[in-house]
Amino acid sequence: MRDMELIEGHRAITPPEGMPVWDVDPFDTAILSDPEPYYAGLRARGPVVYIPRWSVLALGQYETTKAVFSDHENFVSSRGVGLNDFHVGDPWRPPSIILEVDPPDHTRTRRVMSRALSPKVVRTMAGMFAEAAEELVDELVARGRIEAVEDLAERFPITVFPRVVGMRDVDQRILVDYGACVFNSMGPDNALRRAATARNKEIAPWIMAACARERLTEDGIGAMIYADADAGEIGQDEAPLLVRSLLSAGVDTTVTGIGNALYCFAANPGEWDRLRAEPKLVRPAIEEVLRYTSPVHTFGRTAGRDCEIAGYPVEEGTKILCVLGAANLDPDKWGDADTFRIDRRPVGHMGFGAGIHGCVGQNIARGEMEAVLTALARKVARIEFDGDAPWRPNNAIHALDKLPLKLTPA
Ligand code: HEM
Ligand SMILES: O=C(O)c1ccc(-n2ccnc2)cc1
Repeated sequence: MRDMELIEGHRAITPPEGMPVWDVDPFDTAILSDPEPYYAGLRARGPVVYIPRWSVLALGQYETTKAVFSDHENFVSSRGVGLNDFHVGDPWRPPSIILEVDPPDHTRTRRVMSRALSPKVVRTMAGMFAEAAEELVDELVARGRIEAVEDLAERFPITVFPRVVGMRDVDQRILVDYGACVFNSMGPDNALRRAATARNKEIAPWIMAACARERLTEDGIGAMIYADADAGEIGQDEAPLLVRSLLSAGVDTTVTGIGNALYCFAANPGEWDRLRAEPKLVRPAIEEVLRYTSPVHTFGRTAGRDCEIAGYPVEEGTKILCVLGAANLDPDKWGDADTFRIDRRPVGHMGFGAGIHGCVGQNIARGEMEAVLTALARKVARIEFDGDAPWRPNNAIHALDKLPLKLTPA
């Protein structure tokens, strides 16, 4: 066995001959708060770049990122989607039985989750989403000046998602904070991850308890997962872990999607006017928000065997950062990539990933964002910044920390 120099819970590698090397820290808070120069630098250096700071490969060009994200045979999820290699070090929590597994295990849990989150099931939520959005937007328009992260982006998902899951009693703050743990834990052991993991020690027991069958109502998607366990689709012990995945994934992601949408429209008032004039553009507008801001900005893979990327040999155990944020702004793919245009229809964007692990919650995410944007487009003539809107550094999520807005009623 080669001598195992470890870095961040995975084996350090020697970069392949001729591969560009860039001494940058992708998880530096300044970069996480303003990632676009890093994205451009990554794309400019080539399809694959070696980053010595964490001894990882990083992909920023669209074609290579999509290719690796779609190739689950060479680039596996079961060794972790962060920097830790589960073959080398212990995961921080029992691994996800959907996100952090490969076929055949993945196939069963994915089938159960897909059924619970199917377009048919999500369509039954549309009325509740619309009603909740209408009520919240009316309240906020009346107020006129809001802090849109707390007042809207966080409030809407923590109002509707626990109902979707069928959670009886919910500590809403914990749901948002748990998501921050999950996503910060996908990065290196930096201050962000340490702060998140410290919180996690108190949060995890509450989250696991909240996933128990008796804590769920009969009419939510949590109960659907337990029903599939009764039917033998998954083990009875797997059902609470799948519900945990819902709680890990279902809040911070949509909080970020909604917040980023409001940011995009405040920064591009002409696009807001366009959406108000043509409400049917709401669905393409959502895809453009996801392309333009990449709420989930980086996800990892591990080379499951000796293979290659863009002609370079890649040794088994190599960690690879798939930088979705960079791929979604690649001018070779999108042309005027830095322009936010709601009629672009960015088919193939990497906002929801690609391949067998592509986002299984995308229908719910779209449904929530559509409800909020539709209610706002009817009731708000103008969305304007009303102070600084700083981004909140997070190892995997690109979200705003604050978003003070002035809403002018229609
Ligand atoms: C704007 C909102 C969202 C974004 C941008 C997003 C993005 C993503 C991405 C990029 C992946 C691929 C991860 C990988 O390949 O390793 C993914 C997977 C996943 N998403 Fe989302 N997501 C969002 C919302 C949601 C919601 C609301 C749920 C649940 C209700 C959810 C559940 C999942 C699950 C369970 C997976 C793992 C699927 C698998 O491994 O087969 N996501 N998502
Ligand atoms: O199983 C988990 O813990 C888990 C599953 C999925 C996500 N996710 C990421 C983006 N959309 C969802 C996060 C955590």
